[in-house]
Order: sequence, then structure tokens, then C-alpha cells
Amino acid sequence: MRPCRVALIGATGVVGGEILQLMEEREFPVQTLTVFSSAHSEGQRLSFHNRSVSARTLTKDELQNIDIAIFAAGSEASQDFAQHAVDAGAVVIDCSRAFRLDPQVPLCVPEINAQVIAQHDGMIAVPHSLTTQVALALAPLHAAVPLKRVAVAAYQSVSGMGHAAMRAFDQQLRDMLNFRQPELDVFPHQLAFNCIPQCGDFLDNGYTSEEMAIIDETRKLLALTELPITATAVWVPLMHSHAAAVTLETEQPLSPALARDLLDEAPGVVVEDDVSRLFYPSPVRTNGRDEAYVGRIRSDLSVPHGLHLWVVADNLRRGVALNVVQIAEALAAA
Ligand SMILES: NC(=O)C1=CN([C@@H]2O[C@H](COP(=O)(O)OP(=O)(O)OC[C@H]3O[C@@H](n4cnc5c(N)ncnc54)[C@H](OP(=O)(O)O)[C@@H]3O)[C@@H](O)[C@H]2O)C=CC1
Ligand SMILES: N[C@@H](CC(=O)OP(=O)(O)O)C(=O)O
Repeated sequence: MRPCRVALIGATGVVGGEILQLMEEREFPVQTLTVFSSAHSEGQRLSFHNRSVSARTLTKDELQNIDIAIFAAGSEASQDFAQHAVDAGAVVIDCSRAFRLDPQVPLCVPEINAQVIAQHDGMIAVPHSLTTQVALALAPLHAAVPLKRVAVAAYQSVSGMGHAAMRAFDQQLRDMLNFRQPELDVFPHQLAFNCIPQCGDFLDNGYTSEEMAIIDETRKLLALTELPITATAVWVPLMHSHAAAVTLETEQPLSPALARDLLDEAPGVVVEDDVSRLFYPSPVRTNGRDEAYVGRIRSDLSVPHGLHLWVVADNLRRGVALNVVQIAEALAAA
């Protein structure tokens, strides 16, 4: 891999922090590293390979002489600045929803469709983290037996909403444990000791924006534009790791045993499925892990060719940062 001049936009956020940590762990060859935040965190010092780097406010002029510009700062910042980075010669890897469904922008989870990296025209997007983990489990099954329909029930942790939500959730827990009424500034309702069936904003069709992200991005990632797929997404009172109950139908029979074998062989997936030992994935055990964990693999008794899966993954690390760093590695190796 050739050393790269890297810009990380949103470095003081939870995804940005995870990307920095993974680049360090995987010894990504960084020639220069420039980190950006909003004006609010300007000057905040971050550590990379025991060196201290200071967060700067992003301006268009700052995006010169960069090989890889990683945007982890929300869709507004991506819309305002990503094209400038491309015009100045960088390849943008974008974590936001801004360009995920743009037909000109490849949407990539390297274990599923690494080939699209070479097709970029300056920009590559990574999916919503729940999309990543569900698609990692669906892809190897579909390759063996075509999918007919998918239904996803998503149990999303608070870190999926970023650092402000994590602080607000922490405060809600403290308030509740001290018999105080929690404040509702970030969340529409109490989330501590509760669930909120609203991830993102409501759309005219009754779904939320994150439910539609799971639907549309899964279709694009698996190159199955017509796949019948539906989703319900719920915030649950956990700090880290998303879980999903996935119900799928296939065109021909797919036994739980074959599904287990296919998933066992699949890159980025670990099968934990032995109910005789009460062995199945759970969020606390997937934190900090690089794979999507799959268990509770069983037939759906209500249809002829149906399966249930329970898929759990660290949303920050497996869901987004690992995708970003693997794409950067592929670019650096090209
Ligand atoms: N959290 C998750 O699980 C996932 C998140 N994503 C996407 O990743 C992106 C980051 O999310 P997340 O880390 O959770 O969010 P956070 O709120 O934790 O972090 C946002 C980061 O962006 C910075 N920022 C905001 N506006 C600007 C701007 N105009 N210019 C430069 N920096 C800016 C913030 O700086 P400051 O510190 O000053 O506020 C902060 O560093 C989002 O687009 C999100 O959709 C994608 C998949 C999963
Ligand atoms: N909540 C999403 C991150 C996000 O903010 O997605 P979007 O950019 O689609 O709103 C996740 O956990 O992955």
C-alpha cells in the first residue's frame, strides 16, 4: 500500500473516533493526517499513533492535497464539501446518507461487493450500519438460493445517533436512577428503560427515514433492485451494537443446516448458534468485534421456504468504520 494523505471530517464524533482507532490498529499507511470537526470542537486534540493532532474547522480550501477524504460528519457537511474534495483530487469515502442511493456513487461493504470500489468516480459511500450487518448475512444465502422476500426488525443502540445522543441517554439513565424525571432534549420520549419505535424522521409512506435506508440500501448493496423487503427500526436502551431479527423467504428450500454452513464460510460473519448451550449473539458480546454475529437460525414455520436469523454487530466498528478503512486500504493498494 502506498502512504496516503488523509483528511478525516467528523474526527471528534463517534464514527470518526472509531475510524481513527481502526486505522491505527490496522497500520493504515498515513503520510499526513488532517482532522476536522465543526467549529464547536475546534482545537480538540486527538491521538493517532501517540501523536497529538488538533481538530480544525472545515473550509473548502482545506481540502487541497488530500488523497483520501473520509466524511463522517453528517449529510449536510457531505453535501456542502464532498464534491470540493473530489474536485481537488481526493477520493471521498462518505459515511452519511447524502450519496448512498446516487446511481453514480458505489455503495460498498467490501466483503459483499469490493469490485465496486474500482468503479468510483471520486466518491464511494458506505451504508447505514444496520444495512451492513443484515446484508453481510443475506449475501451468502442469496448467492446459494435466491431471496424472495425479507423482513427486518431492527433493535438499534444509541451510539447509532452520535455523541450528543449518547450523552443525553447517559443523563437519562442517571436521572431515572436518582428518581428524577429525565429531560427530553435529544429524544422525543424517554429512552432509558424504554424503547422508541422511531429511528429517523417519519416519511409520507408511514416508514421512518432509517427504515427506508435499510430497505433501499440493502437492495442496492445486493444488486437486487426489486427485492421485496420491509423494515421496522426501534431505538433500544443500549449504548453499543445493533441487533436485527431477520425473516426471509427463498425461492427454493434452504435448510437451517445449509444456511449455518453458508454463513460459517462467509467473510465478515461469525455463526453463534447452539441453543442447547444457550449460545447465541448478544450486543454486549459483539462490542469491539469486526464481524456480524448470526444465531437463532431456524425455519419460519409460517411459509414453505422461510428462515429466521438473529444478527448482531458493533454498529460503529463493523457497521461503518471497518467498511471505511477496508475501502481506504483497497484505494491505497490500487
Ligand atoms: N453512529 C453510527 O452508528 C453511524 C453513523 N453513520 C454516519 O456517520 C456520520 C457521523 O455520525 P456520528 O459519528 O454518529 O455523529 P457524531 O454526532 O458523533 O459526530 C459528528 C461529527 O461531525 C462533526 N461535524 C458536524 N458538522 C460538521 C461540519 N460542518 N464540518 C466538519 N465537521 C462537522 C462533529 O464535530 P463536533 O465534535 O464539533 O460536533 C463530529 O466530529 C453521520 O453521517 C452518520 O449518518 C453511518 C453509519 C453508522
Ligand atoms: N443511525 C444510523 C446512522 C445514521 O445516522 O444513518 P443515516 O445517515 O441514514 O441517518 C446507524 O446506526 O447506522
